[in-house]
Amino acid sequence: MVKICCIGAGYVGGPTMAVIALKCPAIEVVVVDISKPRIDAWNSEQLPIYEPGLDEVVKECRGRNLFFSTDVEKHVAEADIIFVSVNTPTKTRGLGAGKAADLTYWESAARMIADVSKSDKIVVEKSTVPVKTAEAIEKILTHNSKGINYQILSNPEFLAEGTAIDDLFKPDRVLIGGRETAEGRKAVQALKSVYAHWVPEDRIITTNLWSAELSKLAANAFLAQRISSVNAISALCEATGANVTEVAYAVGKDSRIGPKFLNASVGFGGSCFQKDILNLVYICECNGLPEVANYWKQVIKINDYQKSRFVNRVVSSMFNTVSGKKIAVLGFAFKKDTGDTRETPAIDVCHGLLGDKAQISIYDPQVTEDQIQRDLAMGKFDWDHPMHLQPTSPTAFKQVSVVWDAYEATKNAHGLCILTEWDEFKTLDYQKIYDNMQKPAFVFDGRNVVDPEKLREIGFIVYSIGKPLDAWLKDMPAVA
Ligand SMILES: NC(=O)c1ccc[n+]([C@@H]2O[C@H](COP(=O)([O-])OP(=O)(O)OC[C@H]3O[C@@H](n4cnc5c(N)ncnc54)[C@H](O)[C@@H]3O)[C@@H](O)[C@H]2O)c1
Ligand SMILES: O=c1ccn([C@@H]2O[C@H](COP(=O)(O)OP(=O)(O)O[C@H]3O[C@H](CO)[C@@H](O)[C@H](O)[C@H]3O)[C@@H](O)[C@H]2O)c(=O)[nH]1
Repeated sequence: MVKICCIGAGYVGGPTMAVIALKCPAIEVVVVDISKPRIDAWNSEQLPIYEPGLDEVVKECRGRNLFFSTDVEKHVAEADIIFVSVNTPTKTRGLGAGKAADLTYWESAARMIADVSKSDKIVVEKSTVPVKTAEAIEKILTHNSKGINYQILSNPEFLAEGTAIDDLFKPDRVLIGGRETAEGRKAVQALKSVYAHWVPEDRIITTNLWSAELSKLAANAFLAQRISSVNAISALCEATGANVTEVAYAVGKDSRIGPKFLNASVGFGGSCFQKDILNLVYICECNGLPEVANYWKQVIKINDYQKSRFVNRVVSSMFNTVSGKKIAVLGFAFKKDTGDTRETPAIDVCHGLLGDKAQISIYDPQVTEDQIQRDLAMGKFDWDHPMHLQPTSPTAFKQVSVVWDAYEATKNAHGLCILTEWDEFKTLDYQKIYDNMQKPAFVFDGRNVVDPEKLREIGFIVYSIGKPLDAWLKDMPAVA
């Protein structure tokens, strides 16, 4: 029986391995992690991450051919194929701080593999890593290889949170990069045969190692660039009376452009886009390509601009101050159908409002109060370290309350910000919300979830990203 071990039981390692176990009953899959609470949660009824469809997959295979364990060394030693899916945060100190990937966790995993292995291994990069990481990993593994043969493969993951299970069941492509040697090709075939259990052959792409590593960074940069492009246009729509939804639809109808990923928003979030673009920028700079680096940097600059533009809209519309005013925030996760808050634009928006001394009441169907308080207190990039290594949060923000109901959050509020596109926000009773808010009552829709005309009929003053402005907002400066 082929044995797979995955180091890192996170958003990628957990769902990816669960699907491999489901689709390949003859393979034993063990997911290991240094975090005991995380492994305990994977072994419980309350999985550590919320992902539609995940519970069913785990329930079917856990205890059959899917196992979760903290006994990292034992399972690494026994495995034929080792996936490494650990954190690759942005460096906060030293050379490349604020841009380069911090490979501490990857390096310690590689050293441990080298220490405990007694048989040949295929080591698969599942984490997103800088180009040429495989070369460094190879050096660590082969430095004291005791005659063991290691083949390194790059197999970046393209799943998106909230749709992870669907993405894994029907991937647009699976990408496998390997060495162009006989052993390298054999290893690529071995991994290909795992995916071939359910992925059509023409969707499994094989390349050299560096193409696979770079394709992952490039794909995320292209995706994020589309959002920054439509968000840049949203600012121009507001200035001219055009409607960004109409513009995006018309633009996306061109089959060369396509309709997906053109939703204007308060900004993109999530653990990947910013981190991976910063990483790409750093690699360009290190390779003497400052013009290319600056091109991609602009994607992040527009994203930051979009978030601060939103905060400025809120403050300037509400008579240039939100001091002491109650602002309801609906949605804190970085997108719908996940409880993940890493790099969520809600953090920046809340910081902006707190900077103007607002009282904030937050409701998100999947994010706990503890998580929100930790996020607001955390330093930049600290979120991307294993939970038990993150700094413990100091005192909670007293101006922030977290409630479990949208109506409670909006009661007596002066303004309401929609920051995540949860479906339930589309069908709230906005008349009831209006009746219970202070007047004039403001809605700032950062996700284009509500129908602005219907809300205006109720009496709200409405700002929706990239939509024609309410008469009230027309004379206000876009960026105060
Ligand atoms: N989240 C996504 O949607 C996504 C998608 C594609 C790729 N990625 C990439 O995948 C990688 C993992 O991302 P994630 O979101 O799953 O992160 P995560 O923080 O959810 O999970 C990483 C896990 O690795 C564990 N870990 C760290 N060092 C370890 C070690 N030495 N031994 C054992 N366990 C260790 C941590 O405790 C943590 O549970 C990152 O490189 C990320 O960029 C993420
Ligand atoms: O038209 C759009 C699409 C997305 N977003 C925002 O962009 C962010 C990222 O969304 P999405 O890409 O759907 O989720 P992620 O889970 O971050 O997935 C991205 O990052 C992963 C990690 O690398 C990759 O594997 C995926 O392919 C890539 O889509 C979220 O804040 C979304 O709200 C928009 O604002 N407008």
